[in-house]
Amino acid sequence: MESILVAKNLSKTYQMGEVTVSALRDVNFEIYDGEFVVVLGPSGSGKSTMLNMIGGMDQASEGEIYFRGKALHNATDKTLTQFRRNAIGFVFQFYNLIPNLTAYENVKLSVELSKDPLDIEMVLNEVELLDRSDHFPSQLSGGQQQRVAIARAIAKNPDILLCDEPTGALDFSTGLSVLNLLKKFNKTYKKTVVIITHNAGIGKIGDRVFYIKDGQIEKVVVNDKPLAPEEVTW
Ligand SMILES: Nc1ncnc2c1ncn2[C@@H]1O[C@H](COP(=O)(O)OP(=O)(O)OP(=O)(O)O)[C@@H](O)[C@H]1O
Repeated sequence: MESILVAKNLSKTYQMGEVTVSALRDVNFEIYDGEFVVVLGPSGSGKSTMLNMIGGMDQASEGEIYFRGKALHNATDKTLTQFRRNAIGFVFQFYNLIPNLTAYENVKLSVELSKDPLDIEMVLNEVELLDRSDHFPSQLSGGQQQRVAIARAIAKNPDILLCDEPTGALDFSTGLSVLNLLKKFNKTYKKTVVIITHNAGIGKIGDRVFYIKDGQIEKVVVNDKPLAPEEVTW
């Protein structure tokens, strides 16, 4: 399988006055094109820091990171902006929709600068919200807002969908439908999905699970038979 992202000896430290916090310590990993990766770890283990490095939102203190062979660790701001715009779709725990834009407009705004976006109505239909296109976020349930947020990320037609606790604010069955959508995107478009979570049950749906602890990858587990979201509980 072809690598889409490679990290070598990646470290991230934050200087807080006299104290140095090591959020990531000498981490090595590879993510393959089209796979579904779950990054599992407790609070404070470094998951978000890792996601920020993968998504080009923050730069490492040390080490190297490559997207399709192109270095991100020493890239200019302009290159990183292009990378985020075209290669990455983000899904956050609390949706981050723009409140005074409708569902349709939220998606439209995100694709405006994309190179090769998908049809907005088609994507809203895929997340089963076409009939809610003209509704504002405050008129939608949490699960529906998250589906708009997923539509917004998918419509950019990114290479990698990065999801930070995408089910964290949702009840179980709503969370399930969100995970099903992410799986569908992964399978239908053969796109890479990376989910970070502290929820061990979700690990079972991934092709691989990265267990992260104290800023390091403790182990990587390959699921020979990843489960469907309906088959797991959390
Ligand atoms: N901007 C920052 N400044 C200082 N320390 C930070 C910053 N961001 C993260 N850290 C520290 O880095 C470590 C890893 O944090 P990170 O947010 O990556 O963990 P996490 O696994 O995503 O946690 P959570 O599940 O609670 O979101 C923590 O000790 C955290 O306090």
